[in-house]
Amino acid sequence: MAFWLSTRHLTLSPRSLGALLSSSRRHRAAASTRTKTTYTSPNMPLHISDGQDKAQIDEEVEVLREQNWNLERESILVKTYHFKTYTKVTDFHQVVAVRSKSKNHHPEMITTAGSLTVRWTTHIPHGLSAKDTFMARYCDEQAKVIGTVKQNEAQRCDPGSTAS
Ligand SMILES: C[C@H](O)[C@H](O)[C@H]1CNC2=NC(N)=NC(=O)C2=N1
Repeated sequence: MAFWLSTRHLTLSPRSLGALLSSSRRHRAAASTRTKTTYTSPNMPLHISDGQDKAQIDEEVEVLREQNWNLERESILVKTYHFKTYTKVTDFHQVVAVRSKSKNHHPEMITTAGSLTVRWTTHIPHGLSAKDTFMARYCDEQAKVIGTVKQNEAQRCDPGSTAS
C-alpha cells in the first residue's frame, strides 16, 4: 500500500514528514481494525515505548521491514536468519548475546540446526524502543559478516546429515 513507502528517498521538511508519518499510522490503525489482523501485518500500528522519539522509531522500523524484519503484536521485531552450518548458527547466537549483555537489552533467541530466530522488544516502558531498533540493525550487520544463506540452502537436521 502507498502509505508503507520508504521516506528515505523523499525530501521532506520535518513538519511534513511528521504529518506523513502520523497519517501513515492512522491508515495502518484503520486497516488493522478493518482486517482484524493480529500478527505480522504491514498495516499494524506500532506500539512505541513512552519517552521515545516516535517518528524516529517509526522510520527505523520501516527501514527494518525492508530488511525482512516483521512485527508481532505491534511491539516485537522478529526475524529468522538461515546459515549453512550449525557452527555459524551458534557463532551468531554468541555474538548477539555478548552485545546484548553490554547493552543490557536481551533478545529472545530460538536456534535450530540451520537457523536462528531473534525477537526484540522493550518490557518497561512496554513497546519498541531505540534499543530494539539498534540491536536489530546490529543483528543484520553481524549476520552479514558470518554469512547467511537462503532457507533451502541451510543446515538441516535430517537423519544422516552431519551438522558442522
Ligand atoms: C532492569 C533491566 O534494565 C531491564 O529489566 C532490562 C533488561 N533486559 C531487557 N531486555 C529487553 N529485551 N527488554 C527490556 O525491556 C529489558 N530490560
